[in-house]
Amino acid sequence: MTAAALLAVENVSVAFGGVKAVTDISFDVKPGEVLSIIGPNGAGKSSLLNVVSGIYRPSAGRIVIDGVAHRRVDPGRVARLGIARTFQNLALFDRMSVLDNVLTGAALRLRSSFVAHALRLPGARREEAREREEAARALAFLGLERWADAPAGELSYGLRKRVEFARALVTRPRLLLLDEPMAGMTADEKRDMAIHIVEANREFGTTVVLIEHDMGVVMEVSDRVVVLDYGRKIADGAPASVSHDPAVIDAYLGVAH
Ligand SMILES: Nc1ncnc2c1ncn2[C@@H]1O[C@H](COP(=O)(O)OP(=O)(O)OP(=O)(O)O)[C@@H](O)[C@H]1O
Repeated sequence: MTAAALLAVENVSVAFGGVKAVTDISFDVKPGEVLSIIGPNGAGKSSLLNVVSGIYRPSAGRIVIDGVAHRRVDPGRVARLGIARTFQNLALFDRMSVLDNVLTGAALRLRSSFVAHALRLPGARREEAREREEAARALAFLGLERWADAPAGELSYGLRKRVEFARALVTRPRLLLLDEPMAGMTADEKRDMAIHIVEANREFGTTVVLIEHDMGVVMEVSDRVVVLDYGRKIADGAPASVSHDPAVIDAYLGVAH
């Protein structure tokens, strides 16, 4: 990896029994970059993200975060490593309010001990007030203030995806992993989400790794694109060059050139 990389995926393979989901993949993500991972269904995109966030253990290779190599990223420590993620399938608490859902993200950064919180010691109370402020700020950043007290389950699909994004942002991650944040959205909702991703990147300098199927969005928001096909990397470069790459066109259209 280059010295400046925030994240390096080094020769990572992932296998499930006999099925190789990911084979010998390497790429770097530089601080401040928006990098998209694209590829046909089953290409291994989510598996790769699950290795970076510690959900899967790679069968080979390693993940280097800030120059520190991990054979397996400890899933309990990802927040402390400055990594936050959203999931392909919505992972919100439907009956909890939007604000409380976002607070569950803030709780990952708790400094006071669980006991201090349980006893509601002054330090813990101050911290709780600070968290609520930060959660409110994240809601405002994403234009969600007016739904703060609504149960998350009552919101439209597009808004719930945005709440999930707010919950990831409130941890102030240096690296944000977004797994199909726009899946199932209307064109308008997709455009809004794309704007929010770009704004988070610009305003907070958040490095973003994005899995997305919508090529229009990918081409618009990405600094760089990594293309997977059948678990292998077939291209890695600027959006314009990747979109003209014959191997990429073949993978998507299944035709020879
Ligand atoms: N937990 C698992 N157990 C067994 N096989 C898995 C598991 N997760 C993924 N796979 C397999 O690994 C391969 C890659 O799947 P993965 O979900 O990573 O692809 P993807 O590119 O994210 O696909 P999609 O775009 O459809 O989400 C597929 O063949 C899939 O069936």
